[in-house]
Amino acid sequence: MQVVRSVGHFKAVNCLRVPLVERKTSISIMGSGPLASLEVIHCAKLMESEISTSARTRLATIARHMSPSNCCSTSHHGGIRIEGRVRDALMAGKPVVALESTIISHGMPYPQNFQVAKEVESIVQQSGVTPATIAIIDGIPCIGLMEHELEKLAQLGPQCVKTSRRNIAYVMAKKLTGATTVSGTMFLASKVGIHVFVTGGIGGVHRHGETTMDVSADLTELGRTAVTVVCAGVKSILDIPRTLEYLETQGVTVIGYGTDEFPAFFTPQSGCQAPCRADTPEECATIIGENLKVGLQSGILIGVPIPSQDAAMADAVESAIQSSLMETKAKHITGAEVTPYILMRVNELTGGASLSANIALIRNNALVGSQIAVALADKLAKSP
Ligand SMILES: O=c1[nH]cc([C@@H]2O[C@H](COP(=O)(O)O)[C@@H](O)[C@H]2O)c(=O)[nH]1
Repeated sequence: MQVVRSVGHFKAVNCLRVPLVERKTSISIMGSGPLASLEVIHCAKLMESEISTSARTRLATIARHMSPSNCCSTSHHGGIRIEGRVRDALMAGKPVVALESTIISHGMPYPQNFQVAKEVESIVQQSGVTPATIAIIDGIPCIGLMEHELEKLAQLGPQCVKTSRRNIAYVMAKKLTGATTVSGTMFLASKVGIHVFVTGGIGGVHRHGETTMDVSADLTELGRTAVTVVCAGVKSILDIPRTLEYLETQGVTVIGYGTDEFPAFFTPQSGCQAPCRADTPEECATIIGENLKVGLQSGILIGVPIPSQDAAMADAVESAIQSSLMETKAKHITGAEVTPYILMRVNELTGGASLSANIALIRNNALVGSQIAVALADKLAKSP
């Protein structure tokens, strides 16, 4: 088993004693904090009785991603880069929330996207949680971004490659800059042991999906990756009943947060029942904890309704959605282009009201997701 121990000021996780150092490899970590330099230390054996199960899992996950074959400090050898403060938090079992980057590049215009990205990180931070915005920068998957990288994504906008699971390897190989979707972000978050991920909305089954087979990779990712996605549900541009059916097929636990109804992004109501309900962060954390404990290896979707004061423009937004849906048909816009096009048009048609609602619900999700991450970290720390 491998253990990560720092040089410098880093506190040993759970005060583990590391008995035997076989070989070391120096790697660099972005930033200049106490973790700016670490050693990956390969140990013969840990004192098993001193380590809780959750600490052991954490160490194994992080160590795996810091091993010489999987991690590097430059952009030339592949591997995942974890920002120092994110790594500190993960190592110490403190709460971390993953944030996606397609929402920045394709979901909102510049400069609001940059402002919102920073604001969401700061909401998470103020809740005592470490934010980890995920993207692929010049071919390197990054868990946690520097401010100038957030700005780069925001400025590039749709020029970034919209990166879901299917093109992660391609974007890495071509050393491109990719904004990760829900599926891409979930995959990378799971690789480093982040359990909670906050976003605005997820993709789903598109209308007429039964003939076009246009089903977002977000849904299959939820079926195969044990990360909890906190969102405001699914937009009505999609086929919500079929999206929920598909999530059931994929074995995804779908929860309405404080509601019996699955939310529809701009509106709290979709007319569809949420299969499960949880009313507090602690309840959500218990479900996530059981999901991890029993090893289901599938995700959880928590639908948080948009706050009622921000749903005021719901009717105007709904009718704008309908018109832009007709436009996509007339202009033969299909596949991955559909969602960004509709988001842009709905914003234009509502004179910016949809963007305000979008921003408001993301803020709210960041708050709820952070509370869930705190409750989960607490639970995992106490688990035997
Ligand atoms: O309300 C939204 N839904 C979806 C997206 C983005 O679009 C992706 C889904 O795209 P597609 O339908 O092409 O799978 C999501 O993962 C997310 O990144 C978004 O920004 N806002």
